[in-house]
Amino acid sequence: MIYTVTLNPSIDYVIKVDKLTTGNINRVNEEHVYPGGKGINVTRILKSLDNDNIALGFVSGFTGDYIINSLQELNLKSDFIKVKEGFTRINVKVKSEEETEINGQGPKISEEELNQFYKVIDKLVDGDILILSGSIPSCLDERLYESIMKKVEDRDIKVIVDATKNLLLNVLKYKPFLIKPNNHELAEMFNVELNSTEDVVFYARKLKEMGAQNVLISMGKDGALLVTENDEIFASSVAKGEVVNSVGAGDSMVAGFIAGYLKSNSYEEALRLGAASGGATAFSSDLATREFIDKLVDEIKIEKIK
Ligand SMILES: Nc1ncnc2c1ncn2[C@@H]1O[C@H](COP(=O)(O)OP(=O)(O)OP(=O)(O)O)[C@@H](O)[C@H]1O
Ligand SMILES: O=P(O)(O)OC[C@@]1(O)O[C@H](CO)[C@@H](O)[C@@H]1O
Repeated sequence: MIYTVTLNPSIDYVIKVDKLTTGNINRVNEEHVYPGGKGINVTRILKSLDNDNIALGFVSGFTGDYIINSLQELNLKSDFIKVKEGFTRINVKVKSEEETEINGQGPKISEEELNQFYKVIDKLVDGDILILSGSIPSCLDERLYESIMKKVEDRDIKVIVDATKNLLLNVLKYKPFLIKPNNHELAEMFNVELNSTEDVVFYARKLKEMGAQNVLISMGKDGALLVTENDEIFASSVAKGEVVNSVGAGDSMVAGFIAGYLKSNSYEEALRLGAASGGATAFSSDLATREFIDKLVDEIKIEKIK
């Protein structure tokens, strides 16, 4: 079974404002509400691509109820721990001349609730896939993903991590199957500027040396680069289209990559489906549909650099 983990889900409130200004009332001319959080987005795209999976994590309060109900309505399987204190965050995504995001902190998680979550992780078995995505509530320790990986290290479980900074760096010693920072996150982790493909490859390889098996660097409209466990390097082109809402493009890429890999056992095909899924989401108001992803797949060119 595939499990996605969203320790800090969100309601994504996506609004369109002609011109965003601070210190004023801004009137919205379009608004949407979606169940969000990186792992939940991965769950939704995996399901669209026919990959059965279960979404895990924490929810709380009336916003948490919205998440659970939305997943049920979408026929998605989930096993969230309901926590007592605080509420599942509401993340505001403003589409104006630029995209501006305001992401909340998330609820308080008690020791007991964390242990309840670990009990769910204890049930995973050999052959399962575990996808750890996004930030964690601010009350939790940034070694949390590391602790989860340590828990499953004796089982034959492929772990994918889509996180940033220490949350990601701390897990590398447990050799995650795949990590997917974007180019900005990669630059931030090494405190460098990335000025060329060579720079991106150099630092992606560093993450591999530090333990990741495969490193996928997404670069928005500039495509993606994959350094594989065999040290092959693939560059992906992007599909053409008009960006509507790029929130979740990276999560769609992770889901497409895993679905493509499971289907073909080929990194090239995984990257192709990942890029098509990311693009299809960027060109949609909500996450991509299966039909749209299928339409874009043939547009994606994969070049082997090494
Ligand atoms: N404007 C675009 N045009 C075509 N493809 C795109 C575009 N934006 C994103 N994609 C595709 O989706 C992939 C992931 O996008 P991106 O790098 O923006 O992820 P991200 O920064 O993790 O996004 P998010 O955090 O919003 O989920 C890209 O590598 C690319 O293949
Ligand atoms: O604050 P985090 O956990 O890093 O990111 C959360 C988030 O921005 O990521 C998703 C898009 O990737 C959104 O659905 C959600 O609001």
